Amino acid sequence: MFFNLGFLHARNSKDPTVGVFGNTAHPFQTVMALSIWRCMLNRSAARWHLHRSLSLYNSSHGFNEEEIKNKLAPFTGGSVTLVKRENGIAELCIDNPARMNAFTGTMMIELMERVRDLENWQEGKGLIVYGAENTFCSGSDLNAVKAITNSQDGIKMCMLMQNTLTRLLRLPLISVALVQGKALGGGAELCTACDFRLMTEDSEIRFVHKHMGLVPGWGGATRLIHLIGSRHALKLLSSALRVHPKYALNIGLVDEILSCGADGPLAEAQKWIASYTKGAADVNRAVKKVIASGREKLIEDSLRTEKDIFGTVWGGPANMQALSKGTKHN
Ligand SMILES: CCC(=O)SCCNC(=O)CCNC(=O)[C@H](O)C(C)(C)COP(=O)(O)OP(=O)(O)OC[C@H]1O[C@@H](n2cnc3c(N)ncnc32)[C@H](O)[C@@H]1OP(=O)(O)O
Repeated sequence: MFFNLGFLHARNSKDPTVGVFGNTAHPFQTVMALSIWRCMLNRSAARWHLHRSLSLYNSSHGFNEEEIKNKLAPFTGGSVTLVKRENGIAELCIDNPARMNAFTGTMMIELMERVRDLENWQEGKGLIVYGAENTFCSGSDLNAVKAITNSQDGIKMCMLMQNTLTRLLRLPLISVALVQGKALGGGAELCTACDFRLMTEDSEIRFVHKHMGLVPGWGGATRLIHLIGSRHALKLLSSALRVHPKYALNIGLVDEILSCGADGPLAEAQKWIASYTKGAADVNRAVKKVIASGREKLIEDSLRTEKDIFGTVWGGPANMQALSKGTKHN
């Protein structure tokens, strides 16, 4: 019988019509098999859809990842390091202090690899992105920029960075950019690829692209409009304004100004993120997933994805524990 699937067969049976309930297929058994099969199909379709939607550009858009990686690889220096803590919070460090943490070619490739690593970190709940030696990031390495000035290569680099930063923002982790010192050009774009931004008192975010004869290309303009609206975004891009913490807070670009505690800004950021990442990893990840899908998709698509994600936590361990404890929220 077609619906009497292999996974329901009695272990020793060689007859495909023999199910776990007896020797021949019963209508109830068929309905059960069908419903389990449908459920499995729906779940794997949802997983496939979620995975496929991670990257923006692939070969169907004329994007060849290996080709642009080969172009970027000769521009070396600096690194992007990742530390995954036992509390489920990871720290991603943009580390090239000799060039104010500018992104060399190899750092762009490393960032992509670190983001892929984080996509597979099942215990993860949160992420802090920061720059080495008390400054955030001065954008792309101008040495690399000068060497790849033709627009085709520029567009390929832009596709790679958009893929990476889109995947960063879509991670099932609550992410926060800790902006100390300067976030300039691509550095300003990077900080918009996190869910939240924290600034220290002496820091600034500045979209300097116009002064470079450019516009953002790493997805920063699109994300900025979503964050602060097109009116404020236009002001920031057209004037290359230095955005200081108070102004950033006023226009909703940042979430908090960190007062520098004795333990330093990274420890402050850890404390800040801890209040949003309490509890089981799977529930935290589901919370982030519903928000990530909701902020990008049309409402009907988003509602369907929300339903799929809901299905992953409903009746799960954290849900059952809360029900059995009779949890109250007063
Ligand atoms: C996606 C599009 C983009 O991101 S385009 C790139 C946008 N970024 C820029 O144009 C930043 C240019 N740099 C600056 O404005 C200044 O260097 C800033 C970051 C304000 C720091 O100034 P200041 O504190 O006076 O230090 P400094 O100029 O002496 O810099 C220290 C060393 O770092 C270097 N540096 C800095 N930024 C970059 C960069 N983006 N690419 C390559 N190198 C960079 C400086 O050249 C300087 O190096 P050196 O000590 O002179 O060898």
